[in-house]
Amino acid sequence: MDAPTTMSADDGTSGGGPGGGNGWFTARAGLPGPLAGEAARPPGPDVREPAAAGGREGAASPDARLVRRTLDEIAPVADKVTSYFYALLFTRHPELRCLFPVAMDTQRDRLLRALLTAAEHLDEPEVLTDYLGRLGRGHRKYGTRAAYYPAVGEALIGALIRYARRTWDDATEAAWVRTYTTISQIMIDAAADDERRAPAWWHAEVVGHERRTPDVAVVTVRPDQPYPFLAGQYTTLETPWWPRIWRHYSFASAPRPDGLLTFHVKAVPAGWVSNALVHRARPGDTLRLGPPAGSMTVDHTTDSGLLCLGGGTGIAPIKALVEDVAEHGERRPVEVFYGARTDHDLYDIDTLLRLRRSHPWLEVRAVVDGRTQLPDAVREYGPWNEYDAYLSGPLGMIRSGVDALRGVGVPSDRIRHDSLEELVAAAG
Ligand SMILES: NC(=O)C1=CN([C@@H]2O[C@H](COP(=O)(O)OP(=O)(O)OC[C@H]3O[C@@H](n4cnc5c(N)ncnc54)[C@H](O)[C@@H]3O)[C@@H](O)[C@H]2O)C=CC1
Repeated sequence: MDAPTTMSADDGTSGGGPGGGNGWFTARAGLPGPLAGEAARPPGPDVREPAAAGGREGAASPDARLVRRTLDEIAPVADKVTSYFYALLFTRHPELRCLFPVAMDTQRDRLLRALLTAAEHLDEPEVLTDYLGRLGRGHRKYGTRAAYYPAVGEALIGALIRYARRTWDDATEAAWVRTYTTISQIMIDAAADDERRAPAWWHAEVVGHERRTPDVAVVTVRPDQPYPFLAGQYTTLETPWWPRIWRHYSFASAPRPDGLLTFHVKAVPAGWVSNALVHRARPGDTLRLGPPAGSMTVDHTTDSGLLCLGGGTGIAPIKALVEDVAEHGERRPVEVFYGARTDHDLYDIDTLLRLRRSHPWLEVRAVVDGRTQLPDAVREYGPWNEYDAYLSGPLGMIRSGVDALRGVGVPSDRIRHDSLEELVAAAG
């Protein structure tokens, strides 16, 4: 849903379905219900920026138009639709309640976002398959089963019928049934396929916990079985203290021979998981990890330079990318801009400077908030037209960073970052 930039969207959402209790989806349907408390951050499927609204509507299929009409009607009451959807789901199927976190706060808007995603891409099978496939695989860790999808679909349709009264008719209902059936089947198939290859989750023991600032910890874990991933990706993580609440964290290192994984965690106000990881987790504790996701990875088929902007703990995947380039023995230029609010917040600068000493192709520049902010700094250097750009950090930094990069001539298809949608929900 966002630009041609790279995004991920493993959000556990989904939306969808028809329902109505007519047995439509009995065979397959089901929007994946956001069966879990995952705050989004980084990203899942690479979602592309939607085309301009006018153009999209013009070329839309009849189903896509009907689905979009419903979405437009419910948009102003999204909160009510979401509440009603869960009320229906849990009333009719109390056995599904245990799949969700006790507190549903972070879960609440995920369904609507998934609906929008599905609607936006209904006519783009490739994007839809990629996005929903990722959702389907990502839902395995919640204990989602194919048999749950009809219940989710029925609740969804029930909620739509109630809140899209003005535009709801037989044709609309039929369009939603088809849409939901498609969506759920893609997710079910992707999950079944993934089951043959990978566990639904990994247990991981904390083996290192280092406080770098009062709020930031570097946490190292040992998964109970091999955990394949690529530098630049992220995972979801659940602590024993907040069951079924999952948060996204990027891998802070490229894959290591000893199989250990490292994360940079900043405790944010009211962030249950982040506070537990920074202030409570100790070596010996066991966490759970979901599958790796995200496509902010290095293309090793080219020798373009890498322009990397890392803000705060967003430096974690940037460091992994630098290690990845180093391990591939490439001598392509890598320019890292590391932004922080104060000198003290540059908690990983020593590591980056150490890497710079070993690798002549690497340049590292610290940008502490003051006269300029991180995105402005790239304008003072360059030219960047031969570089692939990678951004990681707070949402505002990504947004202004993308603007700054486009402004200095970096094409959109060479700018990569995790999904903005996920970043919005990342905290916690
Ligand atoms: N821990 C991880 O693995 C990862 C974390 N992230 C995200 O990175 C963020 C890190 O948060 P903090 O460390 O608190 O960062 P922060 O809020 O201290 O910001 C870091 C730097 O980013 C720049 N920045 C911030 N807001 C900006 C804006 N509106 N416009 C331009 N520049 C801006 C500034 O230079 C600032 O000093 C979180 O949102 C987190 O979700 C992203 C990827 C990986």
